[in-house]
Amino acid sequence: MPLLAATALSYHTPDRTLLDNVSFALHHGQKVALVGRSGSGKSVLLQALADLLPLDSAVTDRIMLNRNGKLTSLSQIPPPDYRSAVALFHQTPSLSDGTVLDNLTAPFGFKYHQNKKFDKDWHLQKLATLGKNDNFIDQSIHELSGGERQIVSFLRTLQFNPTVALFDETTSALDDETAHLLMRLVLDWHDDTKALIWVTHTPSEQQALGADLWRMDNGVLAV
Ligand SMILES: Nc1ncnc2c1ncn2[C@@H]1O[C@H](COP(=O)(O)OP(=O)(O)OP(=O)(O)O)[C@@H](O)[C@H]1O
Repeated sequence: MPLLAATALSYHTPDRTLLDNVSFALHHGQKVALVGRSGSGKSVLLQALADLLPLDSAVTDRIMLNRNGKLTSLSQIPPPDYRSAVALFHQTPSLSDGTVLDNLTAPFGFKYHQNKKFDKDWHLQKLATLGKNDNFIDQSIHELSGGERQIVSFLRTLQFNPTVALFDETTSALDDETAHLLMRLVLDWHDDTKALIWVTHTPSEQQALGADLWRMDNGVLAV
């Protein structure tokens, strides 16, 4: 049974078809590199899977998440539960004013996470593997490079251990070394119970991730 699946998923704007009959099954442990020309609909697909498009229930019934061994349609899952299971990472993360620590702890202010405990040691250990010392956590967000901002964004979401992670060209503006460090962080999170889709224009990223290749062409997905 897949972890995340779509069956004949279509999405139209008044003048265009952006997703055309998209079907796939993403399995536990699977890693996918999603490629395709600019404008082919890769981001739209990820937004749909992350429940960020204004989809009606006829459409959200076509996206299914495996919840405790039962395939359940998106329309039947409370949005906070779905969004904590399926996380979307953007190319340009949106972070708030304040320090790295402020941003990492901010989600604990939401009702959904308020009973969870922030684990500073987990973050410091991850940061150490990325070559960042303990002072990094007290730095102002405004002092960070694009790659460092992406590190904060990854840690902020991965600390809640999503089941499916969707990466929308998250490393395209970064140098190779930073991109590979971020990939290491992702591979560290990933295991046989998780799955990921990684949108990229860089063939070497597919190899580095050991990912299957899916291709998007004009709203049509070939898996
Ligand atoms: N949320 C949205 N609502 C409506 N149309 C959108 C939305 N997001 C993107 N589009 C449009 O859908 C088409 C496909 O865009 P999309 O961003 O998915 O392409 P892409 O394959 O991710 O391209 P790139 O590789 O350049 O990022 C474009 O014409 C874009 O303008």
